[in-house]
Amino acid sequence: MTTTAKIAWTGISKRFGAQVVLDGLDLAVAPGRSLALLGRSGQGKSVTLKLALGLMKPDAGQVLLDGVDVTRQSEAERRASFRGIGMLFQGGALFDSLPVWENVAFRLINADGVGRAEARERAVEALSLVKLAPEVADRYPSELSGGMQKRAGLARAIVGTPSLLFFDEPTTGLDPITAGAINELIRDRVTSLGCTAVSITHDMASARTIADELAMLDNGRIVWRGRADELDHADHPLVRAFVTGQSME
Ligand SMILES: Nc1ncnc2c1ncn2[C@@H]1O[C@H](COP(=O)(O)OP(=O)(O)OP(=O)(O)O)[C@@H](O)[C@H]1O
Repeated sequence: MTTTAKIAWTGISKRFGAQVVLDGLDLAVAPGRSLALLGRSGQGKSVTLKLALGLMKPDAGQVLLDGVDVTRQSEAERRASFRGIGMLFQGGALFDSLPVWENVAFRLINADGVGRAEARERAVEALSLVKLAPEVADRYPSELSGGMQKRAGLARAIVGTPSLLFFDEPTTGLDPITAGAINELIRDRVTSLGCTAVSITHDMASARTIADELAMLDNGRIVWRGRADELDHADHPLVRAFVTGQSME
């Protein structure tokens, strides 16, 4: 018996004008697995996540969430499908006009109908998971350092106990200690809560910690996929370049 993938991109093509970004992308992640999506800058990693979130439409292909094609859903169906997804955007993407706790609790209040008092409590709890003190809850994003904003964005991603998590560069800009804590937290969500995770990262140490599997996106397709323990023996030149940090030339 084959298990339905939690999330699968099948035959996805996406271009912007004359620029072909994704060219028949096939990628599937089984429930409860954590995959790191690697690739050189500008290869379409963020676009791949945006397609899965319905923020962009593919030119061809399907994005299957629990086996259901989300690219052809109505707005209302799409909103229901995406209830269980948590996302950390590059740079945090917080609303400047809202205090941190309301940023974290945004979906609880606006989509899930949770009362403000309970939403605040859950936001503070999520903040503590990402090592932000309760006092931070009432500050505004502009009063936080870049690393703190990132952690607040992460708290927002995990607050609704999602079953699928997307992380776009979760540790970029963080000091190694905080990055380590964030990696452990992501790992913990997958291991103890059974979440499925797809993370974009350039940080190979992070990829090894958070991911069961890694996939390399290049020229619009997955050119290598393997387990973290297979990385050091991979013979794909691009994977080798990522592992050694040396250029391919
Ligand atoms: N809305 C858009 N309109 C036009 N071009 C876009 C749009 N979104 C992305 N692109 C282009 O698609 C390509 C892939 O972008 P994407 O952000 O997915 O790359 P990436 O692999 O995530 O890169 P990085 O690692 O630098 O974040 C880039 O050339 C980018 O300019």
